[in-house]
Amino acid sequence: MNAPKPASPPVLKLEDVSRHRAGRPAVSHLNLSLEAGQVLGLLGINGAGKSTTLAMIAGALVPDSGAVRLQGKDFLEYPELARQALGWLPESAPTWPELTLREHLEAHGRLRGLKGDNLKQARDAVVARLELKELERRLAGVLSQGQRQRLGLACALLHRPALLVLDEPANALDPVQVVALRNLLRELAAGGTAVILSTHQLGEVTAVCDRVAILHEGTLRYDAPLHADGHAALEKTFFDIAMAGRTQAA
Ligand SMILES: Nc1ncnc2c1ncn2[C@@H]1O[C@H](COP(=O)(O)OP(=O)(O)OP(=O)(O)O)[C@@H](O)[C@H]1O
Repeated sequence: MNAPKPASPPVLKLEDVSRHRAGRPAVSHLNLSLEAGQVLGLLGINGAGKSTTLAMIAGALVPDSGAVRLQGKDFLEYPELARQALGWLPESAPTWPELTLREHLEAHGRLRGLKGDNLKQARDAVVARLELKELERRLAGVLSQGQRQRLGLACALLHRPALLVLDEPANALDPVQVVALRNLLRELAAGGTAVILSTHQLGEVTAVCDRVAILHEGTLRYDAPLHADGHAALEKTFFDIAMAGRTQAA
């Protein structure tokens, strides 16, 4: 008799993760997991701990305690896995002004272990999918803010990561690009990519996410599938959490 196949671990698992910043708790005892093909919207008011959480997921900040597991492995112990499995677009996409868009993609590809024809194919595929051909030979220093954001997204996607971590990805994008981003994220999710997306736009969450998590004062206050009644229900939940404990102005 064949033994049952063990279930594969979630793409991402945060286990009791905490982190202080400037001596104060920024994220406390956070537990969260994400399966392949899920798109999770991470919400919270300013200072709630969203960027700190994403930076820990991306390995840019080390938790004070707890573990971040990628595909079941603590990636502090497996940095190579993190390089392969994770794509990260931070709040402002880091770029080198004196390199072209194409050079950025090549540098990112090499950092992720791509080379030769594999690198060229990955570069050309992401340029085509994100419609960046016209910008390919431009210096990053002369790109508009929205164009730089698309460059950052292309760098995060280049190596086809299992987990895509996006911090306010629609920032500076025009309405056409916002819709293109939504379509792209749904397409990636349908292909099995897990996406975690921090945003202040509730409409972005209802448009692309299938689950929503709300952080408040560094703790997870809500984690559930998106309601069928969408925007209004989400707005109420968000405001109930954001306003709890606040005294009304006289
Ligand atoms: N570089 C830093 N140094 C010190 N404290 C920081 C730093 N970055 C963030 N913090 C603090 O950590 C806490 C969480 O901040 P974080 O940036 O994670 O929140 P956020 O939810 O992403 O906020 P926003 O929506 O404004 O981007 C806040 O109290 C913030 O002041």
